[in-house]
Order: sequence, then structure tokens, then C-alpha cells
Amino acid sequence: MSQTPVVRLQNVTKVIGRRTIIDRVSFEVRPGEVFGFLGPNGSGKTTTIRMIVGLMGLTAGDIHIAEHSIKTEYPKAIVHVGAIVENPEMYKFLTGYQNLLHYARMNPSVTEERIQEVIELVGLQGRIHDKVKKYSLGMRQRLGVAQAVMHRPKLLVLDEPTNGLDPAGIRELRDYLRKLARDEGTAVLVSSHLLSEMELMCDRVAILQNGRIIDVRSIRGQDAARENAALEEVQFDVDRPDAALGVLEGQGGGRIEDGLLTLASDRQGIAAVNRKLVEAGINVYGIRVKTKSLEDQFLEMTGSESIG
Ligand SMILES: Nc1ncnc2c1ncn2[C@@H]1O[C@H](COP(=O)(O)OP(=O)(O)OP(=O)(O)O)[C@@H](O)[C@H]1O
Repeated sequence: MSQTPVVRLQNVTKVIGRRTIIDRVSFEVRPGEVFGFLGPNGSGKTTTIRMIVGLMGLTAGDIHIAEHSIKTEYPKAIVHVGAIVENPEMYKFLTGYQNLLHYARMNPSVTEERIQEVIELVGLQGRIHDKVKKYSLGMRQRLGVAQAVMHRPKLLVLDEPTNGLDPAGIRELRDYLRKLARDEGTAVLVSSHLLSEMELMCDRVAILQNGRIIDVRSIRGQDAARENAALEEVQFDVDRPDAALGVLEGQGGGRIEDGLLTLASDRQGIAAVNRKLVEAGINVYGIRVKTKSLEDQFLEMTGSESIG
């Protein structure tokens, strides 16, 4: 994609006291993309997000939003941002609609029509005239998102938006964030420590560990297919796995896993291995491509037990 990124981080670094909390973090989010910022607790997600939305200064590096530097052109950069970083401020004794109206009054560009549009976008039509104190956590969050996108920001930033939501709430969040990215071209940046949720929600993810990006990876589309192709493993169900391993010796090897001959291979390689096995008198009962989940790949990369 050749589109100009909505947000671009370049070697963003944050030192607090003597500790480097964020270490040369670089990534970009494009228009219409849902981008996951993934890392275990304490890896530095919130600190990075606070720098993106201007709640904290940078020690080094720069952040551009719609091509404006957050350091030298802050007002021009920040107008393009909608965010929920801490709990969204809501008036609990007002209705959802009254809350939105309240925020709309602070921004003359927001029309009545736009208010209706964001209500529909987050699916709050049926309950918008209820008092916020009656809302579930998921509904409050939807109202927060509606408020954050009312001024049509190019970038929406959400820090751990799935925290505290039940599976249905997470699914709804996923649906309307994707809708926002698709219909309004908004670049959406969401942080999370849960890989499984990000995998379903995002187009790409950056994985943060100890303040450093260790990987940026596509989850959807052709880029993902290409990036992941090399990582696919193939399993052969054969009558004599050990003998099969012997046959392949010196040709990229392989291993026995759950009684199956397991090796990394591309399409052509599968046919070649199959032929070799059959020629060596080994019966092949089945061949299956074992696509590694992002989680498997992540564990391989970091060698850690879990990122949560
Ligand atoms: N103001 C501060 N002073 C000193 N250390 C800080 C400060 N803010 C954050 N840290 C440290 O920086 C590291 C990263 O914290 P941060 O909150 O950004 O992580 P996180 O990935 O958002 O984690 P969590 O999911 O737990 O919020 C932590 O070790 C934290 O203790």
C-alpha cells in the first residue's frame, strides 16, 4: 500500500529516571487499518500510547500524525486524533445522547446528522436515550468510541479496549472498529495483552516486549499469506515415521510430532517429499498443512511461556 500513514512513530524513546521504558519504537498505521499494539503487562504499551496522544513527552524520536510532528506542530497533529486512554469521562445521570450532545457543543464541526451517524456506527440506537448509569461496560465503551470519533479523526486510539468486556462485548467492539476503519477510513490503533483477541480484530500487529518492538506482522490479506507462507509446516501420516525421517536426512530434516513426520515446506516441497517417501517404500496415509497460529509463532520468537 502506498498510502501515507496516518500515524508514524520513528525511533520513539522514553527514558524515565535512568530506565529506558521505550526503546526506539517505530511503526506506522495506514488509513483504514486496524492495528494491534500487543505486549505483556508492563511492556510499555500505555507509555507509548500516552506519547502518541500527547499526554507524555518523548525523550527521543518523533511521532507524526497526518504528517504533522507531535513535537513541533502539536495542535495540527492532535486535531486528527480521537482516543480513549483512561476511562472515558461520562455523565452518568445524563442519557447517552445528552452526553454526546454535550461533547458535540464543544466542537462546532459536529452536526446533528453526525451524532446520529456515530450512534448507529457503534450500534447504540436502541439505548441512546437511557441514562448512562444503566449502561453495561460494553455500552459505556461504545458511547466512549462514539464520542471519540464524532469529529471524524483520522486516527482512533484505544488502550486495552477489551479489558472487562465479555465475549459478546469483544465481538461487538471488533465489528464496529472494523466498520469504522472500512467505512470512514479511520486508522485504528488498539493495545492489548491478549493475542487471541488481536488476531481476530486486526489487520496487522506490532509485538512489544520490554519497550522494544520485536515483530510487526500482517494478520489478514495477501501480505499475511505471503509472510506466513514460509512458516507453514506440513505433517505426513506414514506407517514408519522413524524410517521416513531417515529417508529425508540431509534435506532440511524434520521431526516426529504426535507420531507424524513434521517439517517446514512449501507446496513444491510437499510433492517432492511425498515422492521420496513412496519411492523408499513408505506408505503415506495423509498429508496436512499445519498452519501455525500467531501465538505459536510468537512463542517461538520470544521463547516465553505466554505473553499475557
Ligand atoms: N511514570 C513512570 N515512572 C516510572 N516508571 C514508569 C512510569 N510509567 C511507566 N513506568 C514503567 O514503564 C513500564 C511500562 O509501563 P506501561 O504502563 O507503559 O506498560 P503496559 O504495556 O501498558 O502495561 P499494562 O498492560 O500493565 O498497562 C513498566 O515497567 C512501568 O513500571
